[in-house]
Amino acid sequence: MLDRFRRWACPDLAIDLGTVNTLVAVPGEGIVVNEPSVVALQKGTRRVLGQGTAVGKLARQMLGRTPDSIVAARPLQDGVITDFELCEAMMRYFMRKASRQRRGLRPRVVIAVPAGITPVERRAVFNSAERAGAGRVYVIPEPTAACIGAGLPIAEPMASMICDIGGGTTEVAVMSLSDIVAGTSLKVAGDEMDAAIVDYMKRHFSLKIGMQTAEKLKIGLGNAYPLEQELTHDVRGLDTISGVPRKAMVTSEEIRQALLDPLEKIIAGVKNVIEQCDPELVSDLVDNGLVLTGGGALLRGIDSLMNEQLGIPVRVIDDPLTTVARGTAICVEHLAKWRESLDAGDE
Ligand SMILES: Nc1ncnc2c1ncn2[C@@H]1O[C@H](COP(=O)(O)OP(=O)(O)OP(=O)(O)O)[C@@H](O)[C@H]1O
Repeated sequence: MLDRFRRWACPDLAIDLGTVNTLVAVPGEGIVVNEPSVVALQKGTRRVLGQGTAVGKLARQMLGRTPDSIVAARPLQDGVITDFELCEAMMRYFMRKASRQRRGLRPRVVIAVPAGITPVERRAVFNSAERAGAGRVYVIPEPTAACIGAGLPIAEPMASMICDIGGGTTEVAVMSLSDIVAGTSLKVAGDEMDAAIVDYMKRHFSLKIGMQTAEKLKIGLGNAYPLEQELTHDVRGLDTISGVPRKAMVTSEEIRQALLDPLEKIIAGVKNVIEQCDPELVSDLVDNGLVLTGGGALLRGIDSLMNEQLGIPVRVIDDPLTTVARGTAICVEHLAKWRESLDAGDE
C-alpha cells in the first residue's frame, strides 16, 4: 500500500542515458522524455543557459551554430560520462521533466549503461544520478535492457543475440538463462559513421562539412547494401582548396563507400562474439539469428549486409531507437523481481 502511494507520488524512472539521445520512461505512461544528450553553456563558465533549461532539443539546435559566447556540449562520449557536472545538470532537467516529483521525494531510477563500463565510469553514473535528485539507483547493462525491450526469450536455456548500434558504442551480446554469455562493447557506432562521411567528403570532394551535415547525409542517403533505386542529395560545405562555400551532389553509392570501414569494424566485432560462444549456442544462433537495435539499425540494408557476411538470419526490431528504454522500463515496472539481479552500486 505504502509502495503504491510512493509510486503514485513519485514514479520510478527508467533512463536510457545515451551518447546521442537520452530517453526516460515511466511505468504505465511509456516514454515521457526523448531528447538529445546536449547541454548549452555560457562560454568560460559551467552555467547551463536558461537557468538550467538549455538542455536537450533546445541545446542541440545550438550545436555547431552557437555564437562565440555560447557552447553546446555533450556530457557523454562513447557511452560513458566524460563531463560529470554537465551530466548531472542534464539528468536533473530530464528527471524533473519526467516525474511529478514532490518536495523531499526522490524517484527510484534504473539506468541502462554499456556492458563494458569500468568501475570508475559506473561510479560516475551512480554519483551523477544521485546528485541530480534520484533516490535508490540501479544500473542495467544496455544489451540486457535491449534484449528485454526486443522481447527476446533471454530466460530460456538458448542463445539470444543482440547488436545495439548507438551513437557512441555498439553493444553486442549473446544471452542465455538471463545472463550475458559472450559480448563486446565497441567504440564504433553512429558518431564514427558521421566522422567517416566528413572524412570521405574531404578526400573525394575537397569539401569540408560539419558532423551534423554528415549525420543528415547518413540518415537521408546512408546505406550498407545496394539499393533498388540509388539516391542523390545536395550537400553544402567549404571548398578546402578555394576556401569559399560550395554545393556538391552526393550519391548513395558514395555514402555506402564512406561507411565501409565502420561497418566492417562492427561486423568483425559481431563475428568475434559468435566465436566466443560454445558450439551449442552457435547452433541456436543459426535458427534464432541476430536482432539489430539502436539508431544505427535504421541504416538502410544493414540487415542484408550482416546476413550476407555472418550467414545467420538478421532482423531489425521495430522502433529500434526506443528498445533500451522500453526494456529498462519493464525492469522498473517489475523492480521487486529484477532488483536482485540489478547492480545497486553497493561495493
Ligand atoms: N535512419 C538512420 N540511419 C542511420 N543512423 C541513424 C538513423 N537514425 C538515427 N541514426 C543514428 O543513431 C544514433 C543514435 O542512436 P541511439 O539513440 O540508439 O544512440 P545512443 O543511445 O544515444 O548512443 P549510445 O548507446 O552509444 O550511448 C545516431 O548516431 C544517429 O545518427
